[in-house]
Amino acid sequence: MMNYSEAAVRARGLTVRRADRTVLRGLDFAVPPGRITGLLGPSGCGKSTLMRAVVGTQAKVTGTLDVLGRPAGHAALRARIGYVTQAPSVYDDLTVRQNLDYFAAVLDPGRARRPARRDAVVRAIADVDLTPHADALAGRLSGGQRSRVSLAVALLGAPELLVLDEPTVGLDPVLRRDLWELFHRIAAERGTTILVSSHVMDEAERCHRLLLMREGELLADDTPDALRARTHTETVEAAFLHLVDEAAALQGSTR
Ligand SMILES: Nc1ncnc2c1ncn2[C@@H]1O[C@H](COP(=O)(O)OP(=O)(O)OP(=O)(O)O)[C@@H](O)[C@H]1O
Repeated sequence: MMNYSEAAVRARGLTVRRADRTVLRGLDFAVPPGRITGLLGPSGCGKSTLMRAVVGTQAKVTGTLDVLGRPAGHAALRARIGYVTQAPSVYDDLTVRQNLDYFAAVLDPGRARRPARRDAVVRAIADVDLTPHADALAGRLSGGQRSRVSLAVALLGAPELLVLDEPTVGLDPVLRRDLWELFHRIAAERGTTILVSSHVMDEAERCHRLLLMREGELLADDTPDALRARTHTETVEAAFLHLVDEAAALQGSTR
């Protein structure tokens, strides 16, 4: 088990209520630094809610949730976390560069910061391989390219933790593969911690570590290899189904 002080994110008894329902139920997990942790589970299991709790935008959070050594939501964490929601937050009537210029000015305002902002924008556009499209209107880009603009915005402040909510949804296999390669590059070259959600189980194989969720509960917090070995299965998808059956059997026997 990981040392508490080493974890980029550490949850103990994390519980979230939305409206009148408990949507996360007493989760305990740790996200290791500089690695890619996949948050996987079916639609509606609570992945977005967990991510919102980590970035500090979710109400009615109880239990302990520490992020980069501070309680989630702490003001000092804002500049240290990049968050990409499911809906790309991109202005269609601005070019890629103008979008990035705008967000850079919000993040790092002031005339004196202009040269630093310009460098940060050029770097973020290059990071996501959009340099040839820097002057294209965002509204004219493909779905995959628009997702990469959102990712570039999140990379602007060189965050230590990147939280990506289903970044590959709706993308074709080639674009999905390219994005995953980019995530690995960011983690390996910069030591950035990445927490990325997906409901596509084959993406689990691309993660260093996995949090498998179902109906607001955590089924597993492990590496893909350990999960497969423990459940005697060939794929993470089969391991997930095995754990679902196991949990159902346990519930049946305690009734
Ligand atoms: N604004 C809200 N008010 C009340 N309940 C909500 C609200 N938003 C989501 N929920 C409920 O919380 C639960 C978890 O939703 P969440 O969006 O976190 O799941 P998810 O795993 O991210 O799903 P998806 O993969 O479809 O995005 C769901 O049962 C959902 O119906």
